[in-house]
Amino acid sequence: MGIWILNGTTLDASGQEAVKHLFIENGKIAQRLDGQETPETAGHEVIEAAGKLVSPGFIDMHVHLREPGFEHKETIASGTRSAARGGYTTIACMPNTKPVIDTVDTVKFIQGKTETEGNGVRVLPYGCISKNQLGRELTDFEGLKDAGVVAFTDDGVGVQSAQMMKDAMARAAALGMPIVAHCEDDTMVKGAPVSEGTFADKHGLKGIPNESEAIHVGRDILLAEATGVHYHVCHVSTEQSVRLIRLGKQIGVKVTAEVCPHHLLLSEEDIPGMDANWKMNPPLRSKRDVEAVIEALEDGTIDMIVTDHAPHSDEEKAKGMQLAPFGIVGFETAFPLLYTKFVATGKWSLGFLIERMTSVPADVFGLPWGQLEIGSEADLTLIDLKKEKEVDPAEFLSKSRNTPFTGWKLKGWPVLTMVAGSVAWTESSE
Ligand SMILES: NC(=O)N[C@@H](CC(=O)O)C(=O)O
Ligand SMILES: [Zn+2]
Ligand SMILES: [Zn+2]
Repeated sequence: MGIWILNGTTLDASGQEAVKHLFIENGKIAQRLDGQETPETAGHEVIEAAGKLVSPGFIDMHVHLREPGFEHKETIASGTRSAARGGYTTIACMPNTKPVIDTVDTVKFIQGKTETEGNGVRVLPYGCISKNQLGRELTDFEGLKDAGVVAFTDDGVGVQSAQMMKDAMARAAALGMPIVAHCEDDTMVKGAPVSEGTFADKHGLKGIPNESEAIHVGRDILLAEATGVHYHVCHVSTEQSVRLIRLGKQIGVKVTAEVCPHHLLLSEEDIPGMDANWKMNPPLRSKRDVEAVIEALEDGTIDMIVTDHAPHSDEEKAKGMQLAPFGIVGFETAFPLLYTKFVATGKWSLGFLIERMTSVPADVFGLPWGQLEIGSEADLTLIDLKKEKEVDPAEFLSKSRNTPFTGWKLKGWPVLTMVAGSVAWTESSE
């Protein structure tokens, strides 16, 4: 038995919308018929998708699932459910767990849990660059690669030593693996909870300067040039980083980059008060930085959109702006936020947004997903672009509710998520 998805709206390579019927067999897209044709559905399951967008499943290359070690914030089970509800079919999980993902055994643990509790969502573990993420000694890159990590990163902290980063890049380049970098110079941050700027000034807080990020970006582009590695910059938030990445691309360095919805939508001036749901790393920056990252995404300097889904418990966030941990959840609001604020307003085409959440991350990391061609894995998301709803953290499937977007009225909510032809989540099953 196969599955027919009938009358859904799909986008072609040039972003044109067309009504199609998709037939899924053995987990793959087996046929695509034009909307005028009448498929033979007898004996098959039918999903009616009239009025819905059928998008390739979203791919999120930057997420925190918190297991092992921080199961009160999130688990592989809750995180993948939350991801599926957001329309994500493939997610790459960061290694800042407890223990960190710096051994083959921990990689195997993530893979095993995903198999049994991952709700069908594809979870790609990252391996650490340094043992325990301490920046002192490199991990076993060969072993971690063989175990199946997607790339190397110490996300959560910056690699402070330039020489260690260069050594890491040389090893990764030899293995054909990317280095993915959280860019932050610790000597410039010193306990500041928010960006330098009007909010920090008003509340008498220390500010995180833009250069603390951009100095690593610049350093690492030079090191990537020297080593030939594929260097990917995490959560770009500043105008200065954008300028350096643009230059890196111009001179032929293999540098790619990601941006998060919150850095595209919010500036430090929007922070309403001492509410730690507005505290994340990198912090919300100035309006000028927001404009720069938007422009960089539009001109291709920044390649893709990721959530940096970073769940923390209510208790942890209640510690206040200075003491609460950095991070906000992202899966369940990413697409409606971006669709409502950039596509429904006419600034971006729908195809532009979808590509940055599907085919672009797949191309950049050499993954076989992110499109709906005949023969591709049936990883897809049905989205009701007209459905309007307020963001209500109480209904998140994530274990955590730390979002600054509470109460935002948004359009474009996923209604069904399928991975390899199996339904991972549907609105109707909630
Ligand atoms: N982004 C965040 O604010 N927090 C992340 C760490 C990280 O992505 O650097 C976390 O693990 O909580
Ligand atoms: Zn980070
Ligand atoms: Zn992160």
